Amino acid sequence: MGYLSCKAGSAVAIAASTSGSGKPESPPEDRPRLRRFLHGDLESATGGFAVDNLLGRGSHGSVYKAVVGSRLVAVKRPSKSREISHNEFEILSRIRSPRFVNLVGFSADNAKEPLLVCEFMGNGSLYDVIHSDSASNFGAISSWGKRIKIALQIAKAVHLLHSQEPPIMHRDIKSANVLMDKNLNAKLGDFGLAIRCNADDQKMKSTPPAGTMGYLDPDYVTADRLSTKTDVFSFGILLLEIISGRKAIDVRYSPSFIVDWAIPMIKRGKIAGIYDPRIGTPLDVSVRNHLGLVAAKCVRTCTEKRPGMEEVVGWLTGLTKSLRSRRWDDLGIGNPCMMVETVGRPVE
Ligand SMILES: Nc1ncnc2c1ncn2[C@@H]1O[C@H](COP(=O)(O)OP(=O)(O)OP(=O)(O)O)[C@@H](O)[C@H]1O
Repeated sequence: MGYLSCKAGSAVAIAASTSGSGKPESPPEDRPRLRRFLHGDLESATGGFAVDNLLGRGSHGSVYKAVVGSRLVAVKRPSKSREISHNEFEILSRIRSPRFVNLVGFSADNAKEPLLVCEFMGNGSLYDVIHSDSASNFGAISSWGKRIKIALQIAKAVHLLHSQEPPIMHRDIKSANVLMDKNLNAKLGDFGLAIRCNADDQKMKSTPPAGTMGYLDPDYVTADRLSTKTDVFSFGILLLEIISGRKAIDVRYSPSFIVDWAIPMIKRGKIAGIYDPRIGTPLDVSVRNHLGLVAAKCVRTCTEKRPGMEEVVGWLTGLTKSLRSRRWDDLGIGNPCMMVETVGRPVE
């Protein structure tokens, strides 16, 4: 992952910077006002990085719970001394959204390792919610309305990244990188692999492919194949996971890869087979027939045929409305393919 030493003072400058054109990259009200912390204050707030306050470990380091002022936050401490996720800082210091695990601040004391301070997400990752045996958070995904709401929240987060100029590719969309807040709203986190660039940028050409097995677009084999459609594929895998309740790769199933398992069922007109048996097939016929198709479109082999995230947001919004009104007319899907491409017909 791209980590960089964070020099004292650089953060404030980055937070106030503009794009090459001199235009602000996001409206002033969306720009984070980052707080600069003293390392010692964060160390105290985490009880000296106490195990009791450990929220989890990732490949970059450890994450601790802390209270600063009266606010609960998560403090990210890199495992390699004095290195910080440059990408995460670069992206989150310029843009904030209710759909992201936003940056609250940072510490960059010269003598200590830099720390990132993020919003605290009280209900763990979506991966845990879907796959943990404990019933504690299952309520978050106990109905199709809740599952579509979560899928829509993530789709909006990805769409927001893709609609920046230049676009931001997250490159690591997966259920473990979606965190749930205290109200069980889903927020996209871990921007450690994210890249902000256009297709012909040198930055893209010099960044080797990366991501997580099971979610990684098979078309993204060389640096120049990266596009927003790379994220669309990973989102499609995540959507299949939300729909089915099974993992992206799971040897208890045959086939073990979720795409090879779900897509043939959809093509054979057996779409009901992909829905999570823990809550049963959606009763609403439009949801039953189309939710799986949205995922199938996202994981198409042909990159160009995959939808953009704006379309995906539109379709999931339509399905939410359909659930509310229980009428197909309210879907408003607006894509003729969706109307023609019914269950049992090829999705490629
Ligand atoms: N803002 C947060 N609030 C609450 N818990 C968090 C927060 N950020 C991370 N965590 C917890 O810490 C764990 C590690 O997070 P981190 O982002 O470092 O790594 P990861 O995404 O799990 O792994 P990797 O970086 O290797 O992809 C997460 O799985 C989650 O349980």
